[in-house]
Amino acid sequence: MKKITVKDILKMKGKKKIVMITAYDYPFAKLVDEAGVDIILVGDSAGMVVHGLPSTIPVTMDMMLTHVASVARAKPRALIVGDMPFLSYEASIEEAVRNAGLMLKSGAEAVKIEGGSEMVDVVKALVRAGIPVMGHIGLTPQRYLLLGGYRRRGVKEYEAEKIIEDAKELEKAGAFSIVIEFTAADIAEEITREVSVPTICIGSGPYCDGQVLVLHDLLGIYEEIPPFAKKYADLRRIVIDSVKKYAEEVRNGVFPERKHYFFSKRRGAEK
Ligand SMILES: Nc1nc(=O)c2c([nH]1)NC[C@@H]1CN(c3ccc(C(=O)N[C@@H](CCC(=O)O)C(=O)O)cc3)CN21
Ligand SMILES: CC(C)C(=O)C(=O)O
Ligand SMILES: [Mg+2]
Repeated sequence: MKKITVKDILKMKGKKKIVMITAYDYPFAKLVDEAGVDIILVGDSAGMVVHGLPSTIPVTMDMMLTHVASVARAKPRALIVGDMPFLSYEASIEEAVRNAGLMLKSGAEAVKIEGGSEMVDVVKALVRAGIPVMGHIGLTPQRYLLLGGYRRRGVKEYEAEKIIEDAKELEKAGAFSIVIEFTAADIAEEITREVSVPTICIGSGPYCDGQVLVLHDLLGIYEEIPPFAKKYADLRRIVIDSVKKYAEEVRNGVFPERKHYFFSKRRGAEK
């Protein structure tokens, strides 16, 4: 099937729901692509769900580039979006362009940056450099210290106004889509109605052009999942049970079985 491009995602608005999911490595990129998702987000959530870090703040460009390259080797049909980690795009426009460029060189086909109106200059510079940009507003986890935690957004009027303004500014700056995280559903709906680019929501209700979830939450690998995540499987159980079975079979001599080993010529190299 034909590779999904930024243009294809733009065309899906109002026609077909966009399915985005995170993946951080080659095998899972293969699997989620085979399942038919539209966008693979190589999220900085990797820091938490793969590296065991307490937040996304310590995630580095080097970590992200390794994950992006690993996902890209799966050659997915889905669009690959690289999540720009904290401090890779805020200090200066020059740094933002250089770091976003490195994402593309590692195999990303677009980048995502957190922030609204304050990021307009950065978005414009990236687009000018030929780098497609996905915005990310509402709850922006890289600013949880400033926001006072992973709290719901857009309940109070001034906050709702700011988030709507952020979306409009990002659209104007050239973002090709916007993630809206943990924001009141009616505000996400209004944004979806008022901007021409697709909105992709997480914890912000059903009235968006698409949805995104963290793969390890959905599969039941990560323990502390956000209230808005849905667990579609219990992979923790499957992994624990499988490894327990293996350990048991090693300990009681059931594994390895005859088909798992061979002999030398002394024994006539019997199969
Ligand atoms: N595994 C994982 N999944 C995610 O969706 C995710 C991450 N990690 N890391 C980055 C951010 C952080 N996210 C989170 C994490 C926790 C809550 C949370 O538990 N919030 C409060 C609710 C507070 C309120 O209602 O205002 C809670 O106590 O449930 C929300 C979003 C979403 N993102
Ligand atoms: C939850 C999504 C939007 C994200 O930014 C991530 O996985 O890092
Ligand atoms: Mg992220």
